[in-house]
Amino acid sequence: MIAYPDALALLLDAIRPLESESLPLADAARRFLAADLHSPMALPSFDNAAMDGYAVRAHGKPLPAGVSFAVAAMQAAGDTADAFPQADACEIATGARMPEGFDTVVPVERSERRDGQVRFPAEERAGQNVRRAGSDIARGELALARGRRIDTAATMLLAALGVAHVDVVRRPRVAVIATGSELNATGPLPPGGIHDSNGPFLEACFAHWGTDMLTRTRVPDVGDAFAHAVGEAIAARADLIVTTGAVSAGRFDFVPAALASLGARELFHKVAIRPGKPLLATRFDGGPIVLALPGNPMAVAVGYRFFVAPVLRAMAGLFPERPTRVRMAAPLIGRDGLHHFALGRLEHGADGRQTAHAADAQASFRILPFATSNTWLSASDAHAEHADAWPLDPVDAA
Ligand SMILES: Nc1nc2c(c(=O)[nH]1)N[C@H]1C(S)=C(S)[C@@H](COP(=O)(O)OP(=O)(O)OC[C@H]3O[C@@H](n4cnc5c(N)ncnc54)[C@H](O)[C@@H]3O)O[C@H]1N2
Ligand code: MOO
Repeated sequence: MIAYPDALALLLDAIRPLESESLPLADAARRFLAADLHSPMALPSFDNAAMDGYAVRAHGKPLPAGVSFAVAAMQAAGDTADAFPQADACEIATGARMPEGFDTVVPVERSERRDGQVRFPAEERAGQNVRRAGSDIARGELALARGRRIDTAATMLLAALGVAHVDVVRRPRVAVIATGSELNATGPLPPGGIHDSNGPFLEACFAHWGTDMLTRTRVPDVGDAFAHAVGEAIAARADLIVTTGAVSAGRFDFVPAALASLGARELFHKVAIRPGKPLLATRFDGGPIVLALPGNPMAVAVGYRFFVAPVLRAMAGLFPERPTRVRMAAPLIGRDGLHHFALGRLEHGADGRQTAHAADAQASFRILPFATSNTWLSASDAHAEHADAWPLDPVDAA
């Protein structure tokens, strides 16, 4: 049986970053930048006032308390005048361009205005309250690095830089196929039936990550519905097909044989992990990667978090995720030779250090511990005093 790091390496070796496309900024939200973006302009692009008040020429020397000036000009935000050679003081608004030669702004609250004169009762520092051109970002400076998600902060920066279109990685095309004759949608269940939770879970995961969801289908364990669904996904040029169930050792576990008969080449089947051991990874030449996850809900959760998410990262051109090393409140118990994944909570101990508590009574069919945890934990040691912690959702990973 293949070890988890080796399985992951084989899988990632089969992935290339997806092509890029140029999108209007608003449509690029939540996408990944395809290339480093260097600033096309300086921000601010001109020296401007940081306060409403009076611009004066201090020439590098403090303004003594009690000094007064004639106010001979007014500069509002958006005004275009760049020099008032006759004026010693200029009324100025926040964001307004500093007229040439003016180097200091005294806020209106620290001034006394009488007719055409302004007086500053206290001493004022030379050069204060001026926002220099390029002091946020210089022209040509790296603004956002390749692989950066266009989050709201990135959108603010790009908008300020006047970037209209961005080169982003196209979204992966994904299909989900849940197998199982026992599966039903919401509503009353027939005897022996269960609600399909893996399909909606994966659909939500892919929506949250940001994929182009081609189809989500539910197929019984008999007949050719599975082969048909795989064929449709290939025809729709899926990059990734994720299936759940029918991948272990039972009579109805038809997925490995069905994929092989469709021409998929096996990368690995069965990984030394728990839960999720029967996982199968295959690929179609010139076509999609198929990750066939075992049907138990926590095998699907682990399969998404530790196999699918690394694939999504690689497709986006991101580096592999790095977990945080944490101390366990009590040793995480696993089985020798298996890499184990567990749910838990990260809490700050009395000493201020972060400590992980594994959730009670975890089992691969139990969903409640997933819904009450705030972290994934992993360890390859059967009696782990320390573990790797991973954000519950890969979207939250650095
Ligand atoms: N003799 C063996 N039996 C089992 C083995 C084994 O190695 N030898 N492995 C166990 C492990 S570990 C897992 S995990 C499961 C995986 O089995 P399959 O991938 O074949 O999955 P199914 O049998 O189809 O389903 C397992 C379980 O999950 C429920 N399920 C399936 N799909 C969904 C869905 N969409 N939503 C909610 N729940 C689902 C299904 O009803 C079963 O209870 O096999 C063990 N057995
Ligand atoms: O994937 Mo199975 O637990 O290991 O349920």
